[in-house]
Amino acid sequence: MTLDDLYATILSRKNAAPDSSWTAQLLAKGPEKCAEKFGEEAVEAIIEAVKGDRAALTSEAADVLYHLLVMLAAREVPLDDVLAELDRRQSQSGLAEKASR
Ligand SMILES: N=c1c2ncn([C@@H]3O[C@H](COP(=O)(O)OP(=O)(O)OP(=O)(O)O)[C@@H](O)[C@H]3O)c2ncn1[C@@H]1O[C@H](COP(=O)(O)O)[C@@H](O)[C@H]1O
Repeated sequence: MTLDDLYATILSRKNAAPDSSWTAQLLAKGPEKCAEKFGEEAVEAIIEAVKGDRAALTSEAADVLYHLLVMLAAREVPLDDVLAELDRRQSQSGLAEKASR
């Protein structure tokens, strides 16, 4: 399973009947609800990270990634755009590294 695959599945749920899947149901509630769910899952992951429960953090991190992708899909932000932004930052940090040598 890659994030690309999961994002494609989530996008396919945008036009599905809300009662056909959890994702379709969440997307049908709108971008604000998707953002709220992402926030809840992020807080749950923070709590497990602070507690140091690695198994629980792993599970919550999966929830965070899933709900991040749902939130992006709800606002029609392509995952590729986010990855491109990370690439841009990586190449910038490479330049900064070279400049400081
Ligand atoms: N990765 C996930 C995934 N992670 C979390 N969740 C769901 O997100 C929900 C969040 O958990 P909560 O405890 O907050 O749920 P809840 O308490 O029932 O919800 P609320 O009452 O708070 O609204 C759970 O019902 C989980 O099933 C996910 N639902 C689907 N996927 C994947 O998304 C794809 C599409 O799934 P379907 O929508 O089921 O077709 C598939 O690849 C799935 O594996």
